[in-house]
Order: sequence, then structure tokens, then C-alpha cells
Amino acid sequence: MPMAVDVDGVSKTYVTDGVKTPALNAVSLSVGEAEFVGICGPSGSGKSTLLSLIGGLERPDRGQITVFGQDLGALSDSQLIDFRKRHIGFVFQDFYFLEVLSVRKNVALPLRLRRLSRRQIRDSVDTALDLVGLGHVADKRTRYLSGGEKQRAAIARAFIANPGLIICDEPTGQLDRVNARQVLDLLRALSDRGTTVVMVTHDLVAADACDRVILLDKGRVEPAPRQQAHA
Ligand SMILES: Nc1ncnc2c1ncn2[C@@H]1O[C@H](COP(=O)(O)OP(=O)(O)OP(=O)(O)O)[C@@H](O)[C@H]1O
Repeated sequence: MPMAVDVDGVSKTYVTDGVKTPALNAVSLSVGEAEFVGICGPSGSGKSTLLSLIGGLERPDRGQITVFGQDLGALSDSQLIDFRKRHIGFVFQDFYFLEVLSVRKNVALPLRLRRLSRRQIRDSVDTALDLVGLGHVADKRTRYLSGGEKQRAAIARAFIANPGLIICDEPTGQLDRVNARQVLDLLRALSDRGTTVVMVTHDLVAADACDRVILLDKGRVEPAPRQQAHA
């Protein structure tokens, strides 16, 4: 399977007011193209740090992160921003919507950097909103959406520019069972059509929806549990 993400010997320590907090320690892992991978582990184990390093939002102290064959460490800050815009979609718990704008305008934002006509943007946004079941609220301001609707709008915004990789931090964390299922089904559909999905989650149902789960503990990857031999 071709690899979408390669993390090789990555360490990260935060330093705040002279206090060092190790977050990741010699982490190595790979995620295949179109794989849907969950990252689980106790609070403080380094899940969000790993996600932001893979997403190129932060840089590691040591080690190498390669996304679709590109060593992120070899890119300047502006090249990294450009790489993120072209290849990575983000779904965070805080939605970072421009709340005074409509759902349609928020979802269209990643397309504004592309040379597309208004008509092409409108068609893409309509298709994306239909896919996440939000066509009927396209002209509402995002501040008036429910939690589940906001999460689905965030997913539409993450995939509208067709990135190869989508990373999500607790996308079902604040949702009831029905809305969580819808979000997981959407992420599965994206993976089925070739998008790589990496998702941090505490939720067992969400973890169960993944092709594979990577366990972190105290900044290290836990070895995958061995298959139990049945008597
Ligand atoms: N910006 C930061 N500055 C200082 N320390 C940080 C920062 N971000 C994370 N940390 C620390 O790094 C460690 C790993 O944090 P991280 O947020 O990656 O864990 P997590 O597994 O995502 O936790 P949670 O499940 O609670 O969100 C923790 O000890 C945390 O306090």
C-alpha cells in the first residue's frame, strides 16, 4: 500500500516559562493511502500534538514527517502553508467558522485560493453540502447551526478542495449517537473514495469505525495488541 503519512522517530517537547513538557518521544508510524486511522490514548498522551505535527501546524524537535512523499521539514514556513492548503483538510472541535458568514460562504473558503469561477465554486459547495445533508441550511449563518450540523459543515469545508489527507481532532466528541454515526459514515465515505483520514478520538464507537487504531501512551506508540490465541 503506498504511504500517505510517514512519521519517523519524532519527538516534541513544549517549553513554557522554562518548564519542559515532553509530548512525544521517538514516535514512528505510517498511514497508507485511503486508510482511515484512529489515534487513541489517555489524556495528555500526545494525540493532538501528533495530529498537529502530521498536519504541518507545528514542527517536531527531532525526527521526520513525510506526507505524500514530501518531507515537511524541508519546506519553509510559507511552503508549508501552501502544502497544507493543497493537501490537508482539518476538522477540529472548535470549528473556526466565520460565524457572521453563511454555511455556504464558510464551506467555500478553501476554494477561494483556487482559480475557479463563481459558478464552479457554487456548484462544488452545493455538491458538498448535499453530501453532508446540509443543503437546506446553506444560507444560514453558521452560528445558528446545531453541534451536529456544525461538525458536518466542518467536514464539508475540509474535503471541498479535495485534499488527499483529512485530519480530525475528536470529531464526534460533542455529538449524540445519531450525529456521531453520521459524521463517522461521512469520514468512511471519504476514505472509501481514496482520501486518507487520521482521527484522534476518545470514543470507542469512533475507534471501532476505523480500519486501524494507533495507541499512544505517555508520548510513545504502544505496540499493537497481539492476537489472542483461543484454546
Ligand atoms: N502548547 C503547549 N504548551 C505546553 N505544553 C503543551 C502544549 N500542548 C500540549 N502540551 C502538553 O503536551 C502533552 C501532550 O498534550 P496533547 O494535547 O498532545 O495530549 P492529548 O493526548 O491530545 O490530550 P487530550 O486527550 O487531553 O486532548 C501534555 O502534557 C500537554 O500538557
